[in-house]
Amino acid sequence: MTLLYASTFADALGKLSHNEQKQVKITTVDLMMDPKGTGLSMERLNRAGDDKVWSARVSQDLRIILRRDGDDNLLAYVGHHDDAYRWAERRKFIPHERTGAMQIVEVVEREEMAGPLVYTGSSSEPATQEAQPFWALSDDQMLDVGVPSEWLEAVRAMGEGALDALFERLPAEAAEALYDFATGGRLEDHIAKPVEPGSDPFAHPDAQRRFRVLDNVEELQAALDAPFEKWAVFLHPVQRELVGREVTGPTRVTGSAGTGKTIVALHRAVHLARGDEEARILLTTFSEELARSLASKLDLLVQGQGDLGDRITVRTLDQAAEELYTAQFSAPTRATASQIRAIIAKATSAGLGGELTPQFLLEEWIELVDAWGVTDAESYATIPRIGRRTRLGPRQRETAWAVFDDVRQRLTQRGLVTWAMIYGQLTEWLRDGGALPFNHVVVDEAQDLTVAQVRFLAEAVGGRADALFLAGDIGQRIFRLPFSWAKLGLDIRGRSHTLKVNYRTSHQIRAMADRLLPPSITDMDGVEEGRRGTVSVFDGPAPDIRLLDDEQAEIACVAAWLKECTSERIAGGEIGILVRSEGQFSRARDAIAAANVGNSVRIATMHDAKGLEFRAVAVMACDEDVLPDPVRLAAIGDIAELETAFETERHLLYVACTRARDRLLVTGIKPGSEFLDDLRASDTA
Ligand SMILES: Nc1ncnc2c1ncn2[C@@H]1O[C@H](COP(=O)(O)OP(=O)(O)OP(=O)(O)O)[C@@H](O)[C@H]1O
Repeated sequence: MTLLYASTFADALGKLSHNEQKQVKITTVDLMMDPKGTGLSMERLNRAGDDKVWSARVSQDLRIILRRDGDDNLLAYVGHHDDAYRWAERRKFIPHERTGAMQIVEVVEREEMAGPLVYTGSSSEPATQEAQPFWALSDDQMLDVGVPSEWLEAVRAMGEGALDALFERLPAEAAEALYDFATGGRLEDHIAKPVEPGSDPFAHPDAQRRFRVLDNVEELQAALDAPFEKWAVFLHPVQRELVGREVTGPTRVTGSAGTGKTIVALHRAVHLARGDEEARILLTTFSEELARSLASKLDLLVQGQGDLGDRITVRTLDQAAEELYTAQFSAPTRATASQIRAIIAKATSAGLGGELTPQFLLEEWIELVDAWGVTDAESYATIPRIGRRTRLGPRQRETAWAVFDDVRQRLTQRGLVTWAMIYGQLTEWLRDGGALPFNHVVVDEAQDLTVAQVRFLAEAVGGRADALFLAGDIGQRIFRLPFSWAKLGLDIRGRSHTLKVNYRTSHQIRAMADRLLPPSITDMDGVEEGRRGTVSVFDGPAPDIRLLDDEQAEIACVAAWLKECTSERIAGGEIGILVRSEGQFSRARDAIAAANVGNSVRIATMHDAKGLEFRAVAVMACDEDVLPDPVRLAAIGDIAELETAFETERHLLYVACTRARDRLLVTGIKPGSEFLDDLRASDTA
C-alpha cells in the first residue's frame, strides 16, 4: 500500500480555509490508516477520463479527488463539491507515451481553448496575426520533452501572448521546455532520459517532481501542515539530482535569484544527515538573519524524522569560526574598523606612509593586507592586486608596509584580532592537524565568502568527497571584490551546476531584473554562470518603474500602491519596502503612514533583503544620489575597486527587485538612478 501526494493537491489545499484544511487532514490520515477507505464515503467518478478516479467525502461540501489503484491511493485534488468534480472531469492520469513519466493531463476542449491558450484549429500555418512560436515543431520534438500527445495540436496553434499560461496548463517539464524554446533556448536541452519499457511511471524523475510517496503519518502530516512550502516535498529533477549526487570534491550550485539554491542546500544537508548516523553537518551562511531563516526551514524539513535535525548545526560561518577559535585558543576580541582607522591615522601623522593617504592605506589594509593575511613585506610585494588598479612601486610598497607592520604590532599588543586573522589562525591550526567538529559543510550565499573564509574551508575539507557543498550566485555578490577560489585551494571547476527554474518571481519581474546583469557571468576561475534559459513557473502583473518630481510625490505614489496591494488582499506582512540604506527609511515609513496600512509592512535595506521574499515589493528611493551610494563610492580611492563597487551596487538593486514574487514597484526622484535605465530597457531576452 502506498499513499502518494500530488503537488496539485498541495496547491488546492493551500487555497482552503484553516478549518477546512483541518478537516482534510483528518480524512487523509484516516485514508492512510485504512487505505481501502472502508470508513469513508467514497464514490467512483465514472465520468472522469480514467476509471480509477474517485471522490472521498470530507464534509458536506468538501471532496478529495483520489486515484485508486488497488491499495494505492494518490491524493490528487481537494476542493468544494462542484469545483472538485469539475477538476476531476477535466483530468486524465496517464504515463507519457514517450518519456514514461506519469502526468496529470488536462483535457483539451476546443471551446475552453478560447481562454488563455488561443487554439486556432489548424497547425499547418499560423492562423492569426499573432506569432505562434511552436507552429513549426514536429510531434516528435514535442513528445521528446513531455508534451502530452493530445496537446500537440493546441500547442502548435498557441499564440505567443499565451506563453505564460503554459505552466498552468501543461505538465511542468513540457512547459519549461516550450517556454525556454520560445524565449531563445533549445528544446534539445530538455529531452528527458529514456526510461526502460514497463518501468514505474511514478519513479520517473519528471513524475517525482509532482508525486511524492508518503511513507508514514508523520510525513503526511508534515506535508499537509505546510501546503505552501511545496519545496519541502517536491523537488525539480535537477534539484533532486544535485541533492543526492556523490561528488569527488567541493561542488557548487549556482543559478539566478529564486531558482532554489537555498532549498537545494537545505535538502543536501538533510540528505547527508539521513545517509549516515555519524554525519555532523555544518549548514552555514553569512548573516544571522539568513541563518535563522535556514534554521526554521530546516525544522520543517526534519519534522517527524527523529533526531535527524541534531546532526545538522546551523550557524553563520563567523559564529562557527568564533566558537572554534574560542575552543582552541580563547574568546577573540575583534578590532573595530574605527580602531584600525585610528591606528593608521596615528601612524601617518607620525610620518609613516609617506605621500600615501590614510584613506588609501585603510583600503589597502582591508582589501589586501588583512583580507589576504599578508604578514611580511615580501608577501605584500607579490600579492595579486585584483580589484585594485593602483600600482605601487617598490619604494612606495616599502613605505606602505611600515604602516601595516605598525597596525599588526599594535593589534597584537592590544590582543585584538580581525575576522581574517581568526580564520587565518584556524587555517594554521587545521594545517597542523586540527579537525573541524563537522565532516560536511554546506554553505549558502557562497558568492560573498572572503579570502580568509575560502582558505579556511579549503583547508577544512581538503579535496574530500562530499565534504563541501556551496550554493551561490555571482550576480548577487554584494560585499566582496572577486578573487580566484582555485588559487586558494578550493577548486570547483567541473563541479558547478546551474539551476534554471525560478520558483520565486513571476516571468515579468524576473525578465526585468535580469536586464541589470549580463546574460552570463564568469568567475575568476573561468567558471561560467549562465542566466539565459531561466524560466519562471508563474505569471504576474508587469512591474512598474515610476520617477517622481520630489519625495512627497514619491511617498504618495508608494502609498497609493500599498493601498492597491491591500485592496487585493495582500497582507501587510507580505509586503516589503526596500531602500539602499537606513538613511531612506523615513521615506518608506512616511509612505506606510500615508497609506494607513498598519505597521506590518517590512522595511529593510537592500543588503538586509538577502534571503527575504515578499508577495509585493516596493524598491524606493532609487535616486541619482542614492544608488549607487555616493558616500561609498567617494570613499574609494582606487579606480578598479570603484568599478567593482559600482557593480556590487547594481547587484544590490538586482537582489532588491528579485525579492518580489508577484508585484514590484520601483520608484525614485527624477532623474533617478542610472541603473533604472537598464531596468527599463526593452526586453531582448
Ligand atoms: N522545488 C521547488 N518547489 C516549489 N518551490 C520551490 C522549489 N525550489 C525552490 N522553491 C521556492 O522558490 C523560492 C526561492 O527559493 P530559494 O530561496 O532557495 O532560491 P535561491 O536560488 O536561494 O534565491 P536567492 O538567490 O535569491 O537567495 C522559495 O520560495 C522556495 O520555497
